[in-house]
Amino acid sequence: MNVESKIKTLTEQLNHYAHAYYTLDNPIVEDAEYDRLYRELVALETENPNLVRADSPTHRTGDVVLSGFKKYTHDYQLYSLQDAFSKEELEAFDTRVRKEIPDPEYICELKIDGLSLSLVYVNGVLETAATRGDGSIGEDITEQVKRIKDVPLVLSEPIDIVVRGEAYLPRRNFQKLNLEREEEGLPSFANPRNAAAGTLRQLDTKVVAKRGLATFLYQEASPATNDTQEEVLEYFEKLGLVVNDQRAFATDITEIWNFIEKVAALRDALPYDIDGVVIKVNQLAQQDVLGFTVKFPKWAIAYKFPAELAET
Ligand SMILES: NC(=O)c1cnc(N)c2cc(Br)sc12
Repeated sequence: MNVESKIKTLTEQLNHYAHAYYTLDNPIVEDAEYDRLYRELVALETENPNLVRADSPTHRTGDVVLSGFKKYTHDYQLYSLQDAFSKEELEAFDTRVRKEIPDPEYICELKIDGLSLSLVYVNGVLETAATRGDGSIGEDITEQVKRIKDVPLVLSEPIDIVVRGEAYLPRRNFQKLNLEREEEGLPSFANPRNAAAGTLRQLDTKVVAKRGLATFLYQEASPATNDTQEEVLEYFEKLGLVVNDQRAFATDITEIWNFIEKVAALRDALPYDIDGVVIKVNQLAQQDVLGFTVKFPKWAIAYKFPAELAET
């Protein structure tokens, strides 16, 4: 096997193992075996820098210390969601929707308490990752996001797509981080969201790699290639993006409220923080019919849980 084929095989093998470990949470090799193959790849890439592939896992390490954050103008506006704090507000939302969509089907998803991020893939390769900013202009955090191990550097298909999601710090990594900071005499982070935000603002990317951020992707920002939000989420998983597995369908407020109560009961047992449930009209064509107000999409609403007691 020539060097180029060897590098291709090693890269694919390591990415397959990393996808199983970080995205599917289902390790299929021992760490020692992964490390042995990784060292073999680093050696071959060092001898043949011109053969390093865009999807090489070695892009996720290496100590890049940036001097600051470049601004990034989003091609697609990142909107916010209107909030609801009661069942009555959800009923008002449903009434407004029914004025234009007589019998809507809703999809309900968890509202992840992290940091919004936009991922721009060109020909299937991660080109830019950026924060939401004011919705139009964010900050380029590409090098930082490359250190989030469940973010694919290359999708399973060579497509151009802009996806939106949330970067978050799993609770176990949050507790581990605060223990380390306590031992170093540093102030602890108040909650996983602040820790995630602080981590993505690190200019030393080695720090990002160490902290163990993760993602959930939930929105196709570029023109839709699917008919429903459910199909978007299934498509994202096929591409190699991480999608949250908790979701439900509803045709009325009673079913929506049942899901909200189910999520409220399992919230504390989740390995990540959530601050509510997002309810969306599932048919993308119906989302287009409803459109946007000046600030929010008219086809979605975020039910917010009462604030949890401060993280202990
Ligand atoms: N599932 C979703 O759509 C979702 C989850 N978590 C979030 N923090 C947000 C924010 C917007 Br805006 S949508 C959304």
